Amino acid sequence: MSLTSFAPAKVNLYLHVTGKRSDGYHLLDSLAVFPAVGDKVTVSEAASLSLSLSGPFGAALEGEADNLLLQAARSLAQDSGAALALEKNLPVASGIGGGSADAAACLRALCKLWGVQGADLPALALHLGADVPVCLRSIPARMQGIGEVLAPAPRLPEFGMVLVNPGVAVPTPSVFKARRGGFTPAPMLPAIWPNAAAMASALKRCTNDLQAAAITIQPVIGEVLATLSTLPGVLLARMSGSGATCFALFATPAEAEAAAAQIPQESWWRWGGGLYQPPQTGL
Ligand SMILES: C[C@@](CO)(OP(=O)(O)O)[C@H](O)COP(=O)(O)OP(=O)(O)OC[C@H]1O[C@@H](n2ccc(N)nc2=O)[C@H](O)[C@@H]1O
Ligand SMILES: Nc1ncnc2c1ncn2[C@@H]1O[C@H](COP(=O)(O)OP(=O)(O)O)[C@@H](O)[C@H]1O
Repeated sequence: MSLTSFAPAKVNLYLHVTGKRSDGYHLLDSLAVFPAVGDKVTVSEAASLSLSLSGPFGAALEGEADNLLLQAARSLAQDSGAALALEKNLPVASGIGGGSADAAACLRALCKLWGVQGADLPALALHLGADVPVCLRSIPARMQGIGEVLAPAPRLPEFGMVLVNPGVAVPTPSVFKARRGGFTPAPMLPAIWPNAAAMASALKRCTNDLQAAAITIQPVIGEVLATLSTLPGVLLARMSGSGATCFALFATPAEAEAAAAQIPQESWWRWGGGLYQPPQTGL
């Protein structure tokens, strides 16, 4: 038997650093959404654990000593076998949680393949990375703590999103280290945003507190943001997570798709569309 689970990218519509824990981890407040672009994780019955890589960014993970997929499989069942296959469509170390999404998709698929019941998936997920718990369900959510405190997002209107990555990897720890300034309080969010313009104007009052630090490490992020800001119909342009991927919001997925095609820089990875709708199957 083989099962495939989609691992959508995670985009932080805002990201406030609200404090710091005694172990050095930063406390965050963020609204995470999941666009309909991502990796694909396929798990098949096998006697031992193995991983194969494909897709445009598969080669970037060839040298990875312990891929998050293997870590996820071992955390679920130490000695069970499975052939894992990862189609890597998302740029690596890019602030859109590709590795976290892969780990979460792997947990979902292996639970079904192995018939695992009663596992504490949120705890296993958090152990794999601060972003993995929110990726388990891959639906819009507010993240607090370091990512383990999840609450429903406001009801979101229809909107579109463009993602652009300039092809530079930005390691998350370096960005947190380079960050200057104090802490930003968590914003008050409404229960519902009636339309994309209202959502964007509320999000403009929020920030990504890692953006300035990421730009000092990779100044090209500033160029990406400037390019996104000039696209016709753009409502908001901002960096996601610890970068370098940036996003722009539009009134509809079709507008975003058309805007993505207009990005002049051919060497940048780009995508435009709407949000991901998880399947009823739980995969
Ligand atoms: C910044 C965020 C926002 O969603 O996204 P990405 O940029 O990774 O997509 C996440 O919090 C990233 O979570 P995750 O990618 O799981 O981070 P980890 O690998 O667990 O952490 C890498 C390192 O970053 C620092 N770190 C990470 C998260 C956090 N809340 N505080 C931190 O100080 C720590 O030094 C940690 O050792
Ligand atoms: N399946 C995976 N996909 C991406 N990165 C992985 C994976 N497994 C391990 N990693 C490691 O995790 C690091 C962070 O990757 P990623 O999740 O893409 O970053 P981000 O959360 O910033 O988007 C990578 O630099 C890589 O070393």
